Amino acid sequence: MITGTGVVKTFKQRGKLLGAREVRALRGVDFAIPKGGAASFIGESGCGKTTLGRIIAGLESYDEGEIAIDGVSMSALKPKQRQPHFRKIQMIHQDPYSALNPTRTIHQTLHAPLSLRARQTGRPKSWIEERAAEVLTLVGLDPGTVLSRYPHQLSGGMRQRVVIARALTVDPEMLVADEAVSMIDVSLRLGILALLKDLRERLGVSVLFITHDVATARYIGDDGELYVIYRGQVVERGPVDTIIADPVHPYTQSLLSAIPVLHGLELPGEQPVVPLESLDDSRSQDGCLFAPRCPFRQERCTAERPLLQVTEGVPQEHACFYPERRSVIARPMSEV
Ligand SMILES: Nc1ncnc2c1ncn2[C@@H]1O[C@H](COP(=O)(O)OP(=O)(O)OP(=O)(O)O)[C@@H](O)[C@H]1O
Repeated sequence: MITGTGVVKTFKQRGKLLGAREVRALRGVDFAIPKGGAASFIGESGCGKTTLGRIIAGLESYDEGEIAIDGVSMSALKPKQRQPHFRKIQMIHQDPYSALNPTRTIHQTLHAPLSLRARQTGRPKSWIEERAAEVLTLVGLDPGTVLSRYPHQLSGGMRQRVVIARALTVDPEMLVADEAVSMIDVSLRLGILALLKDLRERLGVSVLFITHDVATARYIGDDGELYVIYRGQVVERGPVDTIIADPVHPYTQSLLSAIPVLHGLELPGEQPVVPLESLDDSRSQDGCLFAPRCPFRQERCTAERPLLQVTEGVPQEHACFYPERRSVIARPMSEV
């Protein structure tokens, strides 16, 4: 189980025109991803999804809050002591082209982490070859064909499978798939998603999807949890199918209205929606972060920040003072 409590991350950015400024990438995020479970972080570009994924995988530091892996608090450990814990979480990046060393064969790529593991666990050299063939088979590749090849001799989909095979060499507990299919040919995407789903079922590895596409989030299965992130804050959280069928937060509603199966879902507000680019995240803002773009905003929304909460009659957690507004666009699941 991987949990996060009140995770805060601020980046200092330096621009030629604007000088130094702070970007609040995460503003106190809580999450819990159970062993063998599935979760998706969804939100538009710049909302903080990748930063959160990198923090979970131990690739980025955080300023405040707590990350715990199987009940062990990471803040209490020195960086070197954290390594074996974070090794349980492997990240699959969106670009399988740059993730693999072009001068190494697939055999060499898999050999390095496997020989380290063999040394750590006192396994014989023969185990390295056996395990290399095993992880390739697990990801649907034929070891006899692939081991001697270089990355450029493989398709994008095959390269991503090799990246996943390399992640499996350390027997991870969780795979963090950051837009893992966005740079792959459309015809091969479903195969990679099916593979991640299959690994979850067969190996019990949990999968965290980072995506801006709710259809991808839904693919992980109806037991998956969806985290809708807006400007560094989780604004809605709950079972993926519940949220898709009945989104509460106006931001989730606008995100879902962009997916093809939900087209025609107009937000019935009268107030103009401000584009995200015009909002300045370096300045503090009172009230709901979505208020400047929200067609339903009321006076209270600009004065007070709603936190993630459960209210009567609403099955998912939401950070909106007026969840009843959702009834305007709620749809039965059969229509989704
Ligand atoms: N290393 C960094 N240095 C400075 N700012 C950063 C850094 N990494 C991320 N940011 C900023 O933090 C914010 C969140 O970025 P992040 O990449 O986590 O968003 P995202 O939702 O994953 O976006 P995308 O879908 O485009 O990858 C953005 O404003 C981004 O510019």
